[in-house]
Amino acid sequence: MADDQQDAQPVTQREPVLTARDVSVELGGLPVLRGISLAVHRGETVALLGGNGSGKSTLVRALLGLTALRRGSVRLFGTEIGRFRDWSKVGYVPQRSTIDLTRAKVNEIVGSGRLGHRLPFVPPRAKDRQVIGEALQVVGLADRAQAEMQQLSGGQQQRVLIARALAAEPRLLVLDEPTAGVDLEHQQILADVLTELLRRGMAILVVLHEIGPLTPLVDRAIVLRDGRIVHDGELPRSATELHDHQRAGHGGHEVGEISGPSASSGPFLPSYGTLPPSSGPLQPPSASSGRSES
Ligand SMILES: Nc1ncnc2c1ncn2[C@@H]1O[C@H](COP(=O)(O)OP(=O)(O)OP(=O)(O)O)[C@@H](O)[C@H]1O
Repeated sequence: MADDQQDAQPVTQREPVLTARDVSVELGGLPVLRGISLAVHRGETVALLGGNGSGKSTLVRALLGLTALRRGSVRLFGTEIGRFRDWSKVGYVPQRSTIDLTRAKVNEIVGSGRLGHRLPFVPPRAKDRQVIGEALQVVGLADRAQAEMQQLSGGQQQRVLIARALAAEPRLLVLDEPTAGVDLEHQQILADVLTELLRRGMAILVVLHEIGPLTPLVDRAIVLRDGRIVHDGELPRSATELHDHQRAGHGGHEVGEISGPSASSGPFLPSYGTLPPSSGPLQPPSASSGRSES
């Protein structure tokens, strides 16, 4: 993945890349999101947690302009979402079950992540091909570029979608359950890739069921219940604590307030100030290329 201008800047400017104020959504005439306010900042990872049906995927879709708002507003990179055009800054990895790309080839899918950088009807330039190749290497699928999606395992398909998002070189990456169906080894690889991208200043919003290897990346957790934020603060330390948040509805700060990056991330969450200096392009994980899982 090639550096761009933003990569040269230290991750000190914590400007919001995504803000939502009082967002409500109805689906099928029923309220699904109720008065959601949140912010995600540059260089920050926010985990979105909550039980089945609490509204996580709907919130992600609303934040990306894929679902109409009943009330409230969303801003991306300071621009109200209705006027936002710079979609190459945004990468989105949907829940795997929501897409059907069975006949598409791996390199075509990853290549579609470059569309925001390319001119229409012009073949991919060397830079595009390089970025696509690097993205596939990073997720350990360089040797499967010509395969059709239906020839891959569920976890491999998920990694193709992650590669597509990486190829777009976004500044905000939104992932909806990226670890579902991905084995522990490849969850760890994903964690390593995301760590490098965070160090370069990317912001990440990630829906998770289980935190697992992504735990050290998470600065802040937002917990949903019945379409409301019931916690916005430190990552719950256990399933029990998460359950308590969901039951009691207490927050890391007053719920509904626009949140900032947490000053302290708790004992097991390292500060980004401690990450090593840049080592250039993302390195593919050496031991794991091309392995299949799930
Ligand atoms: N198109 C739709 N029409 C009506 N209701 C919907 C629609 N899509 C989702 N819902 C409802 O909205 C609620 C929130 O769904 P959503 O998929 O956002 O939850 P989630 O937290 O992502 O769940 P999961 O963890 O199971 O993926 C659920 O009650 C769901 O049934």
